[in-house]
Amino acid sequence: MSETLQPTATDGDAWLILNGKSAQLPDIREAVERIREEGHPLAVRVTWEAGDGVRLAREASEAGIKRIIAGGGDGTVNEVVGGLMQLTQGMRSTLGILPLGSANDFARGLELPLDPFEALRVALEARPHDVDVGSLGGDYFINLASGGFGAQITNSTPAPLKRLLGGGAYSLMGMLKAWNYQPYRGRLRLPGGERNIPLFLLALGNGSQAGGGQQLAPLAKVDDGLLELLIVRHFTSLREMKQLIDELENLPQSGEFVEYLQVPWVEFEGEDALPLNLDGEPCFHERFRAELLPGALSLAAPSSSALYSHQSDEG
Ligand SMILES: Nc1ncnc2c1ncn2[C@@H]1O[C@H](COP(=O)(O)OP(=O)(O)OP(=O)(O)O)[C@@H](O)[C@H]1O
Ligand SMILES: [Mg+2]
Repeated sequence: MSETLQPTATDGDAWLILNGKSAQLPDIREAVERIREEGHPLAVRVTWEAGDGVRLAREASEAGIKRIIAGGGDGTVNEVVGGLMQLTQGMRSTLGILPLGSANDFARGLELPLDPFEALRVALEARPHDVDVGSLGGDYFINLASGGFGAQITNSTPAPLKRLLGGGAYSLMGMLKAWNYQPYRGRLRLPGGERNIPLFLLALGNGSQAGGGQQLAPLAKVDDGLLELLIVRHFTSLREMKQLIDELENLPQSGEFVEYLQVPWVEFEGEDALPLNLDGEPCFHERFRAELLPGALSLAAPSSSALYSHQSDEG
């Protein structure tokens, strides 16, 4: 474990917490230099391994740094969110994002600029907007949590889930048979109901997309105080699978295989550990409660962001 350099007076009001994978990219150096020349005293800290983003974000937030920019993919954003959430509400720095991942699903959902300089400018200058944060079994997610089929697939793996949603039903059915795929059994509790169904997959969206552009929660808004809940029931034949894919296109509130709801919380009690994926990072839980923490974080994104509700306090 390395000691962190504590924030100093010269660190200014903003930190860029940069995934070490991207630390030496020339266009990132250039973007940071340009933004400093424009008068933003931006300090940079680089992560070495998993967990560094959490610790650095907590330390910077505790030290009163006003904006913390997560420079990386969804996993880095997730770590920074995790660090900020360790502070009490009101003490948390504003989150900005410099998208440098392979998928950048949250950044893309927010319609953030992908050009590093423009992204830094937005992160430093955009008006902060209160957004919700999801919690699941003691961890946090700001974009999307999924469970069941495909949850252990990260963006660096070719995704059978992509084929499912892309309509490659025949090959997927073959794959599932070859893998001796078993549904996930358990009990799902949600406000006003319970589901005892064999699960194929489950998605909980604060943001709208995961897995490199899969719209699992297309109606999601990050500031509406609700989680989008997509429940997909297990299927056993090609005919059923085709029906399921049909339903995934339309996301019925209560289809034969697909249910699409908006809920403040959901609980799961499984017979076995359910593979999960929180903002692109895999984990397992046998039982969990997931809930939305309304307005828990302040986010710097363009006021026109597609994930904002654009209701009364248009900014
Ligand atoms: N210096 C480093 N070198 C390699 N990996 C690192 C380093 N620092 C942190 N990590 C790891 O990188 C992971 C996060 O990667 P990140 O999500 O930012 O990129 P990505 O997976 O390419 O992007 P996306 O999730 O958008 O596809 C963390 O789980 C962390 O363990
Ligand atoms: Mg990642």
